[in-house]
Amino acid sequence: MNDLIPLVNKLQDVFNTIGSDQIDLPQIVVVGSQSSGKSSVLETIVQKDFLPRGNGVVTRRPLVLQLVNTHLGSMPPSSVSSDGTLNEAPDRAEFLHLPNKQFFDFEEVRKEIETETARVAGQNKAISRTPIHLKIFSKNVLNLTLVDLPGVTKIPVGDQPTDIEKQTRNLILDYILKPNSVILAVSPANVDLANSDSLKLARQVDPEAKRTIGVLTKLDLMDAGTNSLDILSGRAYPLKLGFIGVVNRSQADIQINKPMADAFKAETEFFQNHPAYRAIAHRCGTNFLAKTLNTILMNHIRDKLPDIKAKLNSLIGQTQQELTSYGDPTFTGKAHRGSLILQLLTKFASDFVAAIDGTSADISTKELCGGARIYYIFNNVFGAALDSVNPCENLSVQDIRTAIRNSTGPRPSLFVPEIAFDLLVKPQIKLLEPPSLRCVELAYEELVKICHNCGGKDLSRFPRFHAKLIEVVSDLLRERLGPTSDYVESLISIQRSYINTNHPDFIGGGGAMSALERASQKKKKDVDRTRRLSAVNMALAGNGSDSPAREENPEKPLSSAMANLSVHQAAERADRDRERERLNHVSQHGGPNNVSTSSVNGSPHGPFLNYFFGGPQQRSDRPILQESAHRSGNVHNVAKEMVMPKTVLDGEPLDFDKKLDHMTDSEEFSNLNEREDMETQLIRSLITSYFNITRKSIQDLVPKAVMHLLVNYSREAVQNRLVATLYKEELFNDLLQEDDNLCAERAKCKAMLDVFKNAFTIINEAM
Ligand SMILES: Nc1nc2c(ncn2[C@@H]2O[C@H](COP(=O)(O)OP(=O)(O)OP(=O)(O)O)[C@@H](O)[C@H]2O)c(=O)[nH]1
Repeated sequence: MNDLIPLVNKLQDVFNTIGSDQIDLPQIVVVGSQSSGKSSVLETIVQKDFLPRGNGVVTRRPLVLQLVNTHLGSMPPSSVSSDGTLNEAPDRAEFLHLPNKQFFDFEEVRKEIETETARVAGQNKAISRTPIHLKIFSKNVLNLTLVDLPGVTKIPVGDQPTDIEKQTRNLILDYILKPNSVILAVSPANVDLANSDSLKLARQVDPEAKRTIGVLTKLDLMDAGTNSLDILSGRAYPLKLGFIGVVNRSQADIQINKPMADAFKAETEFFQNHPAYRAIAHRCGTNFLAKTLNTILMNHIRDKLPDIKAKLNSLIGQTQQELTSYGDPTFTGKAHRGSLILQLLTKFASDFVAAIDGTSADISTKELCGGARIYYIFNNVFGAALDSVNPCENLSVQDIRTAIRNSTGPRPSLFVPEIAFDLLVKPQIKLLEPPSLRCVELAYEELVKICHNCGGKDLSRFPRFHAKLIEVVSDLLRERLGPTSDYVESLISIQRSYINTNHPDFIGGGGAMSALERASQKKKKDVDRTRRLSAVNMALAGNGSDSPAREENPEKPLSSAMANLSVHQAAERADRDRERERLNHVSQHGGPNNVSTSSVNGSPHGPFLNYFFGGPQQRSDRPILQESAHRSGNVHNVAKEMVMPKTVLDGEPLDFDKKLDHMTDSEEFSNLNEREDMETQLIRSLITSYFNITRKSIQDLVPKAVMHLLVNYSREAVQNRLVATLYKEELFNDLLQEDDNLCAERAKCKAMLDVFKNAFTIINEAM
């Protein structure tokens, strides 16, 4: 059973080689306030002067101290000579940071601790968390593993930061929080136990006091007539592992270099002769403390070993898995290079295809990825961008009027000319081009993104190969970007090259007219209602100029006159609308010279469209228009308005120079006459209708083109392109260069796995 402590020491050594603290090994951690006597306790246990001494803060780095008993029986067979005599080895010390050096002079050990402390924590009083590992081999020690920690300080001195107390406490807590640590709480007997920092800290992490052992130092310094019997017998402060009293060398003893053996003797005599402690002398002193600690540590290790074994087992599994994820280095042998390249390349290509198709094994449930993002671009991004285009964007009334006027050339405008519609709608269709080209770009960018995520962890081993694969696929995609964009551009040009007014979904002249008619009918109804209302109002108010109501409200005649005026205008407009309706009816259902347009061009919109745009039947319409117009004065005016400028109709004298100056005068345009207003509205609704048809087909065609020319093309070509570009013997070496960091990680992982396996074997053999 005494082998358990060397076993833990062995494990500690094994773990130290890789700096791993994944296994919480059983150890005794010495905790106490500054100058409470921690170092003195350790020195008495070791029976050597080897720790730095001085005023104030001395222990500034954790010291992990492994004590190895070299007494016969615990020594390896090599210590016994062939004639059976013991080759008694002298006591010695070894530091982990000086693996090839053995110390036989313990004064040297003290100096080395001081040098090593200063090297890491600086010359002044700062502390460091990095431990110093020291191993002491002696026939006078029991196997023990102890950690000496900096004492709890209250007031910063020297270079110490203002939060030194917090830093020290945190460092101590890091060690004693581990459930496998036994806490050796050192408190000086000449200070009230209620103020003991070590017991306060221990209670914080071990509230049931199961793994805390109390040590009372400086019992010899207590005031005369007082003693700590209550504490030592467990009555004052109950700890499961109890309290042990010790008497170390005083400062004066140290100064006169009092030998350890003498100090040991003096301590024994102190307890045996002390009236209060005489009865418990056998349970006091450093010797008893060392034995107790040895037993406690062994029991503790025995209890914790099964857990440690289980933990090691799972660590071996995890590390093995991690090592596999770095790839098997043996597979990179020369004979396998080709097949490895092919395997990785195929994996990359199939990842690319799977990401597009949405068949990847590791599909995300958190965000859209791969092909789904392309669908989102088509459906949501591109769809929304097209929908946001206003069919009459940048198309002012002036533009429409100018187009109509320009398209009639020097002739007076007879009908709304088709050429003006053509002229106006083409630039509007061009508005669909930027979102369509952006859609191609977005799909391209998405494919580039997809290819960056292909290949998985296997390829992370070979960063050059990975970069090359991405480069080849990116080149392929870039090659396809040009033709796809060109095609999409030509789709827009195709739409602009021929304005198909015979499209079955096109509203046409007839549809546009009907819409205007309906609007006009509604307006007329509103006007009639207003007229009736005002007549009723007038009747109610009376007509006499001396009406009292009129006197009461002087504004009324004006508003009434305005109402009458607008009613009159509305009535006139309504009359004209009715006459136009009648003319339409005549032209559609036969008049003396009617020729059915549907029979001429087969379009249901024919008659109306041709009525405005001029068409095969425009000549046959004209006599009807003129004949009908003669029947009514109003209609006569309307008909005249449709073929002549209003100023001529009104008979105003024309100032040619002025007119020429104001050829594009906005005021003139903004004061549209009724016919111009109607023409403008008509053109607008025709543009909107035609634009919507084109938009629909572009919305349908662009994604198809992108899929065919970019996505599906690259999806199908990727594997061949990769093989053709990269499967070349002369490239293998370069492509299979492993990442340096990864090599280092793998080596570290491998070392860790070896350590865990080694530790597992050590425990297996001991149990
Ligand atoms: N008389 C007497 N003096 C003691 C006893 N224990 C420690 N001392 C003295 O108390 C002083 C501090 O002891 P250390 O062992 O250095 O205390 P420490 O807790 O290790 O101090 P730091 O490492 O600086 O935190 C030294 O001068 C010791 O000689 C004791 O039991 N009796």
